[in-house]
Amino acid sequence: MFRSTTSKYSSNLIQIQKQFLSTKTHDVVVIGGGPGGYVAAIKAAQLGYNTACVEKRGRLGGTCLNVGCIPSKSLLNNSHLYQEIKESAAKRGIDIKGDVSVNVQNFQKAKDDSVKQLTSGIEMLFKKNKVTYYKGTASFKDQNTIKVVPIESAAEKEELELKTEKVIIATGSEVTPFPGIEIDEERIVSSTGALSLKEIPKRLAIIGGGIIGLEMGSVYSRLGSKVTILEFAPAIGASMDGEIAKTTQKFLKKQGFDFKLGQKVVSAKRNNDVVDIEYEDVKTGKKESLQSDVLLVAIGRRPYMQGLNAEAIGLEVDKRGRVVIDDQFNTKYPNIKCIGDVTFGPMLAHKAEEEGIAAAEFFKNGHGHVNYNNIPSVMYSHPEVAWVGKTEEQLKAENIEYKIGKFPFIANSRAKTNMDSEGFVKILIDAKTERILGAHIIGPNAGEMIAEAGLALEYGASAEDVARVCHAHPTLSEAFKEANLAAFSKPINF
Ligand SMILES: Cc1cc2nc3c(=O)[nH]c(=O)nc-3n(C[C@H](O)[C@H](O)[C@H](O)COP(=O)(O)OP(=O)(O)OC[C@H]3O[C@@H](n4cnc5c(N)ncnc54)[C@H](O)[C@@H]3O)c2cc1C
Ligand SMILES: NC(=O)c1ccc[n+]([C@@H]2O[C@H](COP(=O)([O-])OP(=O)(O)OC[C@H]3O[C@@H](n4cnc5c(N)ncnc54)[C@H](O)[C@@H]3O)[C@@H](O)[C@H]2O)c1
Repeated sequence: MFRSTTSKYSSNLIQIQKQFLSTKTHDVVVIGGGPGGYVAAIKAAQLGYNTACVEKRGRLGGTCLNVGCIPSKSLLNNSHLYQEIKESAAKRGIDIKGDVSVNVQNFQKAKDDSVKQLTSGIEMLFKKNKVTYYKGTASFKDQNTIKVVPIESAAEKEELELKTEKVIIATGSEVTPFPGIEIDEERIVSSTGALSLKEIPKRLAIIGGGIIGLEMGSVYSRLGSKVTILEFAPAIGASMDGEIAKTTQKFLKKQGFDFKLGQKVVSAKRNNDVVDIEYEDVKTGKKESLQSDVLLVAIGRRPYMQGLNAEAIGLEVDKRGRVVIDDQFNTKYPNIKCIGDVTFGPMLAHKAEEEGIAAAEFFKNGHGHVNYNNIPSVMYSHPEVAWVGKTEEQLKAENIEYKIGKFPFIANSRAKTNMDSEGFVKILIDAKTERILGAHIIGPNAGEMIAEAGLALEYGASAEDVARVCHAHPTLSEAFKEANLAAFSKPINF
């Protein structure tokens, strides 16, 4: 009797000890280590919170650093360089002796090296800012308790329980599946598979003429693939200004893209080393088919919450699966905020980052700031496409009277000198106040130049305010100044 009581007692003690050992306490726990989550965690720690971040991928940086922004930009930059060397070296007076060719293995290695450096850089930032990093899958037990199941490479081998005052959910997004089309990441790929193809396909078909379709299409078109875009809508470029989207299409067509717009894909099946695709015209119903060596499915992304056990606390989601939040990122619980791709707004890394900072600041100070009218978009094709603020279509829909200022890069001295002068800057201003409402750039380095438009928009600048700022010569940004000049007066150089 005595013995059995002791053993019951000691086993309870072990249980309690185990429970005690596996429980950690934090002020803030961030779930997800992508651009939203890792930035939120660093900011929360900088604001004095004892902060932890739980990430199940094994590497920090989320979609963006691992299978998104960063690897795609490496492939875009290096494929652009390859094309430049091949096609424009001679006209620049550079003679290449012998063949110029792509070494696919090293091309991929260059991408992997950049990703590795940047993702491990975040681990160092966590150490520097004293953010505790748990490698594992986080799930809700209750409003203040997060269970962490460690992944294989985690330091902790046992399940953990995190007791926390505050939580920031930043679990991101995943590829939207196309019903009936099975992704094998070999012949039928998502963006993730497209980033790691082992050989250059002769033919690459892409469902979706949005940002991923056009960026990945650019990579492989430059490397020699025949790219065909199958797009449901009558135009490409998702949310681009209509005129800019048309110009983008014109430039990409010149680079060899084939566009099949207003087409609905009915089926796609792998047949050994080819993919058979059937599609029909949205208006006429006319059926056609095509064969491709690789098919990329890029019809958007959707919020990701698998394994989070959000049901346990009854988190609300809308019809599109986005976590419902208020204007301070609060879910129905004021101690649980949610940011990034898993909630409302554009699915962009810099939007997630801004929200990460604002969410931490709301917790600490009761205020934070994200201006959703001023989130830039960049498509890293060549020429690049970048925009911020309103499109012409939006201004028309909102009955806002506007004036347009345009300036072509062909009249910009730096673009001419660089032998890279396709495209233009387009500024949209309020017809009466001349305040800048939108900026749309298709041209070299558009993605860098759009930052100036963002600053102008944030501070409520008029076109004249920008035009009166001295811009260095010769720079591409002079085209931005001239477009502003054109919006309220006349340009000088065109
Ligand atoms: C091919 C491609 C190219 C892109 N290029 C750009 C670009 O150039 N510029 C740009 O602004 N945006 C780009 N994006 C979009 C960008 O990647 C996303 O908007 C951004 O990553 C969103 O950040 P996030 O922190 O909300 O989510 P994510 O980056 O998706 O991070 C969420 C993280 O949470 C982790 N997680 C999820 N659930 C759990 C859980 N229960 N426990 C622990 N961890 C969990 C996931 O493993 C993931 O690492 C691109 C996307 C793709 C696919
Ligand atoms: N440079 C960048 O900032 C960058 C780069 C890549 C991805 N992203 C982000 O990742 C997200 C996903 O990108 P994406 O290109 O997959 O989505 P997207 O929303 O940009 O484009 C999807 C395209 O697919 C089309 N489409 C949808 N269903 C279709 C169907 N059944 N058949 C044919 N076409 C169909 C849509 O009309 C749209 O043009 C976007 O939100 C984007 O912002 C950003």
